[in-house]
Amino acid sequence: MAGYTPMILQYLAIKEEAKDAFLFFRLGDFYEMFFDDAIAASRELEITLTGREGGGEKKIPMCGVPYHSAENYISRLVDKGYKVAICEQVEDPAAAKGVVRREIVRIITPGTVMETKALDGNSNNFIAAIVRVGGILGLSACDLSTGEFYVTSFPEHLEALIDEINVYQPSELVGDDELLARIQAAAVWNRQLLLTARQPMATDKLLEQFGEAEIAKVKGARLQAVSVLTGYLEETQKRSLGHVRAITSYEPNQFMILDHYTRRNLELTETVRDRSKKGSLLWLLDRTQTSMGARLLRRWIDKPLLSSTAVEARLDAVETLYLNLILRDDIRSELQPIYDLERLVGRVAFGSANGRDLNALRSSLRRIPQLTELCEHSGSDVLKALVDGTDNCSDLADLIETVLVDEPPVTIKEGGLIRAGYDAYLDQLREASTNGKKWLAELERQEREATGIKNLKIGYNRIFGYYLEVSKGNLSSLPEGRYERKQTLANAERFVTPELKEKEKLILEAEDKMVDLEYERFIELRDHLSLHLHRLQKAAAIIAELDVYQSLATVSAERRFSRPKVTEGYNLHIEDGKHPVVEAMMDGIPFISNGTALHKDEQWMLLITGPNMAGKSTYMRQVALICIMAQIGCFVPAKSAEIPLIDRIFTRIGAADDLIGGQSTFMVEMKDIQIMTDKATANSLVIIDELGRGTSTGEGMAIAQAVIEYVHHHIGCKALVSTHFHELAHLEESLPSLANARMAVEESGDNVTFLRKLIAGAASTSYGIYCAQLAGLPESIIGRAYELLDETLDGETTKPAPKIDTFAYAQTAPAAEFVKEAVQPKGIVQLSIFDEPAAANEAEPARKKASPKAEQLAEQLRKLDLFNLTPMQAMQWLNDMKSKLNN
Ligand SMILES: Nc1ncnc2c1ncn2[C@@H]1O[C@H](COP(=O)(O)OP(=O)(O)OP(=O)(O)O)[C@@H](O)[C@H]1O
Repeated sequence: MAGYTPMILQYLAIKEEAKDAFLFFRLGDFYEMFFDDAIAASRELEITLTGREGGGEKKIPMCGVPYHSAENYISRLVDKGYKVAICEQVEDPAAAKGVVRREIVRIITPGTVMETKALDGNSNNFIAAIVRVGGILGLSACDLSTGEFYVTSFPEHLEALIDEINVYQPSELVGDDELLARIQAAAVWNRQLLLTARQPMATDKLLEQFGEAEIAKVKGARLQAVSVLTGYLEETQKRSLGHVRAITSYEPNQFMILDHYTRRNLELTETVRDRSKKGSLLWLLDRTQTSMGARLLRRWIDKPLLSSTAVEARLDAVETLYLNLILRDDIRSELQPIYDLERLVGRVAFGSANGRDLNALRSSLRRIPQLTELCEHSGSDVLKALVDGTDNCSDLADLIETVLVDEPPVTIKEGGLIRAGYDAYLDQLREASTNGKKWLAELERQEREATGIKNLKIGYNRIFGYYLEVSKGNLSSLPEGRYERKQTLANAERFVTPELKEKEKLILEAEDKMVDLEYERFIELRDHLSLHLHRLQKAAAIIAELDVYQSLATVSAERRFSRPKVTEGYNLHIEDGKHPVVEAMMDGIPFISNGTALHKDEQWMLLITGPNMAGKSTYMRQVALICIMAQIGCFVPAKSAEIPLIDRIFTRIGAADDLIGGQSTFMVEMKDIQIMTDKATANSLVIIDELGRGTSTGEGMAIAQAVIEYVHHHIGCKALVSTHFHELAHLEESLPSLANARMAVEESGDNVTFLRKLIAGAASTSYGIYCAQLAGLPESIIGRAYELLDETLDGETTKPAPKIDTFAYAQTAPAAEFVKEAVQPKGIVQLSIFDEPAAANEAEPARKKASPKAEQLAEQLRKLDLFNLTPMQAMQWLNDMKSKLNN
């Protein structure tokens, strides 16, 4: 350290306070970074690395960004998962003795971003904290931009913790370091998650933030979780957080539990394939008009309710709006111009709201009376109760209107904000400044007249203030005496007079005072608003809820969904159900509806067999989605639906990206099944697609049977299981509550048509080779595969390869409807027919009982994932099979 300049020593001392952050060190108009920070930042931000003499032996690495464009650089670093500490000069450099005093004023981290540009309006940005107290885990989560603060706790269980963290999808996690390490090892996060170990903060500070009443509501692990998070917020934000005053404490079992895989598999808020919103349930249901509504809808989808009264209340509100198009449209158009009140409130609290923000707040508040009236006369008790006693904050809107001009500038430090008539002194100053300018114009006229110099003019510059300018050629016309020369230019001279100096003093003082006074008045207004944050937050919450109701009603009405009957019972009954998202994505191609009946006294487990591509996964997902939709209070895609409250949905579908944790697909499947056996109750819904694949046929089938029996005997929950092991169909005989079902297929001549209808009974083939053919595998492979399959089956059945035409037309029953269907892999287009299940041709290729060896090979063929094989791998596989057969 020896030899460094005082400023570098100051830098090093401050850097000690923010070791894990980039330190943006304010030097004049720049934020500079030094040493390792500079090297890393120049790489991350692609800015030039330079060096600076700092008193040491070598030059110190340095790079910097202009302060006026710093926001952009900061948000790029934060986006990449870094923290940025902002260090400002905290005294006037002119008044400073020695090095100007500097302090970190805020640390911006991924979970504490407040800048509007860096935030997605339609989703929350949560930071969460986790702690362990005894055997209890506490979890708290805060969205600093909106002020929401949640906390919960549950017995120690890593999976439960991961599930709960996942509800918030935080961008940052703080807390117990050992717990954080376990979370990191679990590596199941969809997005970057910054981890920081921190301990709880002092209780007195916690009381200062929330007040005694709020803190009294939370105890034990919850209190600790609140404390860790608040401590971290204080450490990074270094200011009072007036909008974070209320803690929402809840029990995890107040909501349906959805684990990480289930959320992903069901594509609730993003698709598995490319993690886009389009194609998810949220995408379908989101017709919200405000950002608050959009975020609330996402939270509802993330947390379906477990109380039939609460669900019914939501459904009542949705029904009213569903049935009343005019009311719905009126509400939609009142909501449409409302700004993001929650985040505006956050900016007011944070002291970062400018004049435009306050006007946005005002114009949004002005909508409340009309919205309230619409709800009051809606005929819905729920909507009436929602707005009952609503505080429309008109005093605050009025005040903003009185104080601020209609179009204030972005900056709050250069005047132009305050409306005329609000402050008498400000008006006087304004007049002085305007009059002064008038006086100058008059003086210019008089001087021109007196001197006869026509181009004499009055100008202004920062160094000399106001002056009279006379061109060189006219200097001789200027009388001696009154004019004091101030500046000589190439072809003109500038002068001042005593009167001009006197007036200048008045004008400049007035302008300075005006700017200061405007700033003062603006801050007063903002401070006044920050005393009423809770009122504004309440109004925002009402608007958000109303927006979600209208969104659900709009989609439900447009897509002709129907109101589900949500019960506390066991039976699930769906008549003509559809997968809402697949249907919406099919762009006009009819979606074939299927019913579901899972009854306590009859069957509550379905074992679904049927060919690849027949629609098994779609069907099973649709049942889960209908339950979720019902429990968030939305109408459902079915003719009618009776939905019992489901406490938890387990899904085991697909394996595309399960490998991130470095585990095999089969291992992941088994772990999921283990959790299911551990956690499922009779009120859960279990969905397993292709149970038991991924290991040898014999073992896979044995495990599948054992799992099915376990669910049947020990859990007793509703379950939909699909399998390629047709041999398991016999379970129907030994398990009274299990029924076989299959996706109907029509074979006609050389063509196979997927009818997409679920019918009773078990399928006997998977049509794997047929699908391979649809995918465009070479004819030689397809022909050979059929040959082998037939040989495997002892050659007793011959199944000629169905011919695939680019356009294949299935035979139609008289009343059948033609439907065009795109077969994805190669874009081959096929026409299918759909009709009543009873009319479906259920005849399937008769196969004789095969020898065990043949059976084994046939199974391996069925399991073969043709879509992921190259032609060479397929040849190799066929070759291996052939040699096995010949041995
Ligand atoms: N009820 C339906 N009506 C119309 N089209 C449907 C229906 N169900 C599924 N489909 C279409 O069929 C495609 C395949 O469906 P799905 O993935 O559910 O089949 P699968 O039987 O699970 O196949 P695999 O066993 O190969 O996974 C879907 O992407 C969808 O386009």
